[in-house]
Amino acid sequence: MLQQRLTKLGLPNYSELIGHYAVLKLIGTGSFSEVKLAIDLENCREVAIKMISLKEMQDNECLKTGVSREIQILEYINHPNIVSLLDTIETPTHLCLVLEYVPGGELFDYVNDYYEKITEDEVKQIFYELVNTVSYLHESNIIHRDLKLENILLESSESSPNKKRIKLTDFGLARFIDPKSPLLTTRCGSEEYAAPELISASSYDGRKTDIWSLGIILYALLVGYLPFNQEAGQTRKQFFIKIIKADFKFPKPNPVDKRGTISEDAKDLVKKILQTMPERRPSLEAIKNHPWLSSLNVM
Ligand SMILES: Nc1ncnc2c1ncn2[C@@H]1O[C@H](COP(=O)(O)OP(=O)(O)OP(=O)(O)O)[C@@H](O)[C@H]1O
Repeated sequence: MLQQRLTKLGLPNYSELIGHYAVLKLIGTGSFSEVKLAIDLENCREVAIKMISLKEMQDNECLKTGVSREIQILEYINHPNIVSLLDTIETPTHLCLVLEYVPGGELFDYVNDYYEKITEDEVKQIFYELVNTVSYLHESNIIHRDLKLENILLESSESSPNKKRIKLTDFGLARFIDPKSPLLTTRCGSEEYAAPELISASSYDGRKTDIWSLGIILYALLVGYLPFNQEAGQTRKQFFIKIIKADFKFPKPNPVDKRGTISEDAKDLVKKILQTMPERRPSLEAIKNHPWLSSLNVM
């Protein structure tokens, strides 16, 4: 009966069945998970199933806490620019998060592959959606703590449409905060996106560190690479000092650069966000009202 249904759907080659989801192939592997493309047999919709080993969760308390927070947060939120959690299933070996499938890949790969073709208007569109999404999270008293190009998926896979919708994912480090006492002490996230206070202070406000990460993302979208990266020959300490001092530069305009020069307004916004002192960083509202971003024609 099931086999007949699958054949009718043109899916005879599924590799396994998880509940009513027929798994087609592996999409990618994370530190603690495998993500597989599957078809929901109830409505023929594609889904992404993030599978986390139960054994691994048993041995790793942090992972267990992270996964349960991720589920709790994804069940609580509902936003068009955030990947939806559709279902959770436990198999004898894995906890499976059934997620909305986002086919366009990671913003990280998009920037690497198409940097020269991405216009500043497109950067503005992507960044505007991202700032709105993070505003929604912060208003819901949630901080993401792992905002980076790899965790922003794109809905469409064509190489140059100007209306690319983002989907924020990977809430494994996200958490609810109490806005009356927002300071946290657990350091997490990728070093390249880490705010100075995550390196040098004993506590931090996750809303301000999320805003710093937005500044890193904006720089990378404009320039094509990250402002802080541990370069060959640079020690970890030197790398951290650069972050602590917010010591970054924009590349000099190059006439052969196909992408063209970066506008002064865009540079100004990056400089305003990437400030060493967290309290000097603009609020999300102020970022939206900055001349560079507020000049966007919202589509
Ligand atoms: N909903 C989704 N739709 C399409 N692809 C997805 C989806 N969720 C994750 N992926 C892809 O699956 C791969 C693994 O994702 P996952 O979130 O498990 O790990 P990661 O973010 O790459 O690594 P880490 O767990 O170390 O942060 C990535 O390439 C990611 O782009």
